[in-house]
Amino acid sequence: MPTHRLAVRNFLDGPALTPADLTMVFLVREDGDRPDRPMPTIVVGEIPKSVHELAALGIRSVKIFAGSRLRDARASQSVSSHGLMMRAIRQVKETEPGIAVMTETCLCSHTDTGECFLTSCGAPDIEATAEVLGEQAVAQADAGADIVGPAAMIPGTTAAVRAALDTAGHTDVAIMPHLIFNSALYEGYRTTMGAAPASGQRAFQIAPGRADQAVQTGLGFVREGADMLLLEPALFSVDTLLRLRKLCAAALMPFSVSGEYQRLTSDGDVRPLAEAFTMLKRAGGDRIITYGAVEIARRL
Ligand SMILES: NCc1[nH]cc(CCC(=O)O)c1CC(=O)O
Ligand SMILES: [Zn+2]
Repeated sequence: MPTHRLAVRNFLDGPALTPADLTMVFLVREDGDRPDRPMPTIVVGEIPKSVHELAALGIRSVKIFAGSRLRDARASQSVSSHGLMMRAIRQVKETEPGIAVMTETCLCSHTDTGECFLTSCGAPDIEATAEVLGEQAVAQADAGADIVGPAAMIPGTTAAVRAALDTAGHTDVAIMPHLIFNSALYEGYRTTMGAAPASGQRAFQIAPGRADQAVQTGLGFVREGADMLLLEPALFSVDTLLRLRKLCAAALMPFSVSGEYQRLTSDGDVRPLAEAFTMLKRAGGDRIITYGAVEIARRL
């Protein structure tokens, strides 16, 4: 069948990437904190302008990461209604209530260790961690979050977050846990957010060679009550995406992480990133979460 004529190629091309496929990432920093970091950051006061722009471009969601200046062993700031995350959520929602606000629900930007969990006697305290994550999710939902994102990779934490949200009356807030492979691509993020683990590793993340464990962990999150799954790094988890697509009905959201953004845009050209996301859409990714959402949407 001759399909190389330009009109036929254009006719058959697609489905193309659209701004609605993309979720913009905000790494929020406090006013007065230094802006010179590996990854772009934003202060709360800049959120309205940015949200107006992305909404005008057709982007319909943002994923927010925000830490605390004050770090302690209890991650106490992570549950404060005055915390940076809560202020950022409220600012997005006040600007554009129709934008879906996703959060990261984790402790690594709030603990003095940079670990995603609380520690007791030198070991992860799973029970205490699950409780704080539940409280954090409720605080985020109280501030207006639509989709919370448990990211510690600890079994049971998605169920704990669901239970805490329901008890607080937030039965309509969705949960999108992070399904995370161990990766060297998180350095830019960790340096930017001050969230490098003191232990030097994230023991609950999946080793890259463990294909079945990745799929089973994702299915376990769904059984715990996940409505959607975030997969990271996006380009290094496509096999897992394809397998989960056949095994569960949850929406699957590749997260293109800091190292992917840095490397694929190092020459200032966002087209390679857009190509990668076209592939992720082709592969069945429901939406794509990316630091490049606004830059790509401007070009589409
Ligand atoms: N707390 C988990 C988490 N939340 C965001 C990232 C990385 C995101 C990125 O690199 O853009 C990670 C991974 C990690 O720190 O191990
Ligand atoms: Zn974490």
